[in-house]
Amino acid sequence: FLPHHRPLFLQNKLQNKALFAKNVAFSKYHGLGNDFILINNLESGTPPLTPEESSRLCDRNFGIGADGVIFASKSEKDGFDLKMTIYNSDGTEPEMCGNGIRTLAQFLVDESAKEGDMPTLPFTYNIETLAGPILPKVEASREIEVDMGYPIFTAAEIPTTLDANFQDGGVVDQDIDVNGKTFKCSLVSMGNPHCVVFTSGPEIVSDAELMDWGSVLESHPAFPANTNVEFVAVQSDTHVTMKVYERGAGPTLACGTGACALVIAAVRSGRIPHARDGVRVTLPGGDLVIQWGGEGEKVYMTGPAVLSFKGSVEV
Ligand SMILES: N[C@@H](CCC[C@H](N)C(=O)O)C(=O)O
Repeated sequence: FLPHHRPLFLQNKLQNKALFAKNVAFSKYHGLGNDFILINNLESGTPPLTPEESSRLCDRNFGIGADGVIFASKSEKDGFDLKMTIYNSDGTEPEMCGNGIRTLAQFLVDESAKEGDMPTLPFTYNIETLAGPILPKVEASREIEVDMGYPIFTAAEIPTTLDANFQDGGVVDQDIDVNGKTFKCSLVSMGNPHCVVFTSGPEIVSDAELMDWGSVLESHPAFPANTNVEFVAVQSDTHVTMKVYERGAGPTLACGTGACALVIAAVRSGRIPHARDGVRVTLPGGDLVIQWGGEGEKVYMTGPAVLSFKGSVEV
């Protein structure tokens, strides 16, 4: 017998493959092209896939392809509807994901509708995350407004080893030198860390610069937990453009927590007067609106979440 004439179970054994693979149902959603594999795990508090298995599913050549995998899991804590667990495409676990939580909310509405139990819209979920409670509200228009909680500024909590240079212990326009180039970095945590770099004019960085500079800053020693990196050009008092290099995922088409962080950084550094009426953020995949009333206030993010396709996969 040639190997391909052998019974399948023998071939699997010879290739050292598991004979009893897990079959997992999934739905693929995106928020402005920031795409996620969503898995219904509401019966359990523990994700059914390991970070390594999740990372393999995210591979765009050998898997489904995505920027991350999100599990809708059971929360063990009082007051929450559910818990979100997310793995980046490299298998690392971030504290939060803005586009991801919008796709999760839309997924929950769609799963309920499938069971004939569609919630009356607008409907708000109270979701446990590693960044605390996050509340996405699905509107009848299908836009989703998310209460993203309070931004964090203190250097120790970002976390960063850069010296604080702002009155509240934060870091605003602080220099980081990389290969002879100086970046002025403003740091904001939305539960996950963001390093915001403003360009001097309305032009945004090229894709090659995003790759070169983003990857170096992401894992710069100033950031012990690594960081997401946003390059931002201010267009007007109410409109900014950005490109993002995400921690654990590289360049993506959008980043919701990043959009919140950069609007806050733009206000704190005096580049825009305020964001209390909302600021439009143009990301490579489309627009988000970010609203922040100023120090001591919560941040709100509004944008879409769209189903791409559904299926099941053997892991
Ligand atoms: N794309 C996300 C952020 C996902 C997590 C991030 N890569 C991290 O490691 O912090 C968003 O929309 O916020």
